[in-house]
Amino acid sequence: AITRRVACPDGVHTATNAACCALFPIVDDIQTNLFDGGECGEETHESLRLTFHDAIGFSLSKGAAGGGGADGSMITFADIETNFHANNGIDEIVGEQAPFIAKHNITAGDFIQLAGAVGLSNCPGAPQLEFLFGRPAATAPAPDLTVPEPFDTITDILARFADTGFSPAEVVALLASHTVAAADHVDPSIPGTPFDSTPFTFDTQVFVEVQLRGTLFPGDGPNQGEVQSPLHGEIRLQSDHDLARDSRTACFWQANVNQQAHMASSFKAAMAKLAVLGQDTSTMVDCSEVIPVPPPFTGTATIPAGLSQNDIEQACATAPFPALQVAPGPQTSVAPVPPS
Ligand code: HEM
Ligand SMILES: [Ca+2]
Ligand SMILES: [Mn+2]
Repeated sequence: AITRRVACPDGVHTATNAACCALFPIVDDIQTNLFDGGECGEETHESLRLTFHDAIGFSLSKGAAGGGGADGSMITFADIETNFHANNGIDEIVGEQAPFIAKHNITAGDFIQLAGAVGLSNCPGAPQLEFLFGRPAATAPAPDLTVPEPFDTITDILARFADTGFSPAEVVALLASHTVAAADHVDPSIPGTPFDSTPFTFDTQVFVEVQLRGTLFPGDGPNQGEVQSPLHGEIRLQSDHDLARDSRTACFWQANVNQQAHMASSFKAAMAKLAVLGQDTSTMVDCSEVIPVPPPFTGTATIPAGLSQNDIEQACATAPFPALQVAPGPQTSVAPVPPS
């Protein structure tokens, strides 16, 4: 089918819906001035985390009292929500994004999801996320305790997600986010410590490395929500560890290993749901075309150098863990993600 495109007033872009034209200058601005020229670095990681912490302020069982979902309340009511324990550190990216919202004609809810999708496009291997445009301004803060903590039980985590409409398979799909991620506050003595050995690449390494036997704490652990990791310089969340081993989620976890296309497409679908939680999509415009196409990832998953397939703690009862090559070289040690 031929889609009619309209010329944008900037004389440069065309769009399938004229409403999307307003987004191109915002995308250019944040690529240059928020994401340091298009990096999959700290601000990209923090912006992706923020899409989740804003959106998950939602509840099917509690209605409006459970929060407005992906409505920008994390920024509009930052004085309240950034103080919640699970949002520790989110104030940094809230502070960095706020001036862009003030400068451009866009709501905080739209901006948070736009920035998350644009930032992720800088990570090789990532899917091009959907972006629907048209969230109204938030009217109230989300209540406390909507954001899962790394020390929560899998039963509690799955229940919290179920109350926002996500299945266990979708929860695991969303955790692909932790392939481009680091922790600043789980062990404050080692800020920027990644969850996998490739925090600038949206690959399947996190699903491999969380399945390895934990042998060390990278800093002064154990800290609350932290369990042992397999690599120097890498930190492991108790929640990721348990999701990889619990019978309700282990096979979904393992199914991502070295399955780049499956990981990317299931993450994209789950993110499309997350990004519009609590929103009326019938009044929104599909502006996915403004999201840049991410560079591909063409490598394969590996067992980190110095370890072997025997270090995998197989947990899925119905399928063997995929046989992977061991990366060559000396024992892997992971460098921190530099602060911006
Ligand atoms: C069971 C659910 C989850 C738990 C318990 C959890 C917990 C955490 C924790 C404790 C951190 C470290 C924060 C810090 O110390 O700086 C973190 C980082 C991160 N999380 Fe999650 N998370 C969950 C799900 C998600 C989801 C669904 C997304 C996005 C779709 C996400 C995206 C991220 C990202 C990108 C970071 C890295 C931020 C950075 O590098 O600065 N997380 N998460
Ligand atoms: Ca990675
Ligand atoms: Mn960080």
